[in-house]
Amino acid sequence: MSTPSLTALTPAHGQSSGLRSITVAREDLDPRTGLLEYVVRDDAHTWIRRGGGLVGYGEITRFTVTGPDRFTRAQDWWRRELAGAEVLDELGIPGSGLIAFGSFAFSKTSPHASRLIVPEVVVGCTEGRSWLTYITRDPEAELSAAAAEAALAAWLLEPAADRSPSPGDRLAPGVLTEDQYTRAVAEGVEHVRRGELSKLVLARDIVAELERPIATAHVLRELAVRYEDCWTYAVDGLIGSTPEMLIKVENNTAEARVLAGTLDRADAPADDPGYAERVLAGSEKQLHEHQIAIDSLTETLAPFTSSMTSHSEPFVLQLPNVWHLASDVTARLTADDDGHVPTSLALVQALHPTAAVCGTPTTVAGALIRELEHLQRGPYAGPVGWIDAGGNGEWGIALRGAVIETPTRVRLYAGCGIVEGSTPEAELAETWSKFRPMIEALGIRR
Ligand SMILES: C=C(O[C@H]1C=CC=C(C(=O)O)[C@@H]1O)C(=O)O
Repeated sequence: MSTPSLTALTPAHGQSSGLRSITVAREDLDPRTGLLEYVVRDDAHTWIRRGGGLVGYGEITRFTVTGPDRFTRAQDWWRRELAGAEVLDELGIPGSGLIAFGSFAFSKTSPHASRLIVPEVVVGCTEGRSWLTYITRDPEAELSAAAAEAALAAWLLEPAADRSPSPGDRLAPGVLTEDQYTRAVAEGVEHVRRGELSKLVLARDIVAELERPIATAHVLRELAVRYEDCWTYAVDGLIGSTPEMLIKVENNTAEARVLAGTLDRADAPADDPGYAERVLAGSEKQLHEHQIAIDSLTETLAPFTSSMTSHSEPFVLQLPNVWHLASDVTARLTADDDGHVPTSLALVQALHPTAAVCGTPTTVAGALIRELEHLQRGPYAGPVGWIDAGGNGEWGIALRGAVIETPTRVRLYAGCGIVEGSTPEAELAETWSKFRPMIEALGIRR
């Protein structure tokens, strides 16, 4: 079977400061909670969907980078770290062994540092298999199941407290007021009408001001339980629950979930079961917006693949806050002459930014975002996820999330795809529906 091209770990036992790791199989997790029972520290790195995924603690090393080549530079760093690594991995499945969690800035011009972080301990779970990984740079450290369990136990000694919302917690405007945002959307629509581009995604922010420090683990558990079809993420202060999978690589298969087209469930009549199908899947405007997103993904992915499948029509994805038009794409990756397929980060480099978060054509949309949004997106709408030593990984798009700027100040982001038929008031309302997962998880009343 072809594997991504980072594999090649030559054990270097006894050599100095290279990464060393051991992964051991563990008993199955409680199916009722899955990995959630490990989301108990506010500083845990988290990637969870339906109880499975990865939870990491601590930090052995990190790489930070800015600029247009941030993905390739991060991958080069990861490759260098792996070249001298000693890896004992009795599972050998995607996500076991050495891994790095990552979050990347949306924009190639962003001053925000993209980062890969190698944790000390990882608890993983996928398709009924659970494992524990312990990572160290200490050449003398014992690599054993007992050492791994002891390292995990040390991280779990002091679980974070839950948090009940304080009455004084409040939402404050972000960089743009609501009026300024609707004016920006109106300008965006004008550009689309003039034929300069077919789709533009404009975002805005709001700020949660909390009376007491955010209880991140509690917020993440709330998100993961409510949004079980989404990927709940936490990487270095970036938190959220995204419904959109930019790219997942498992050996020689790549998968993506493309979303575009949104309907607020709060507006739905209670006694109309066909509402979403009719209003979302039956809307020319929404189908057009979705088609632009799916075309941009499949065209960019095609050169890396030997075959690709997706449904001919999008399906309606029901989340607690909204319905989306969604398409799942599965592709078989083409191997190079050495039998290696592209790594998950190489595909991220090619695919980001998609039409779902930037627009089409990308360069025109990117320039208009800079002109109209007045927002530093930072990691919002950038790739977030993890990569393993084989190059497998899962990279979602950091949506429906927030950046913890200080323990009591959390910035929430949401954006909307603007096409010719868009109206500024409807797009403003849509941003509120997309803020809702975070607002509710924080326990703030609007
Ligand atoms: C840009 C966001 O959502 C994107 C993903 C799904 C649907 C979208 C839409 O219908 O506009 C957006 O393109 C966001 O949540 O901030």
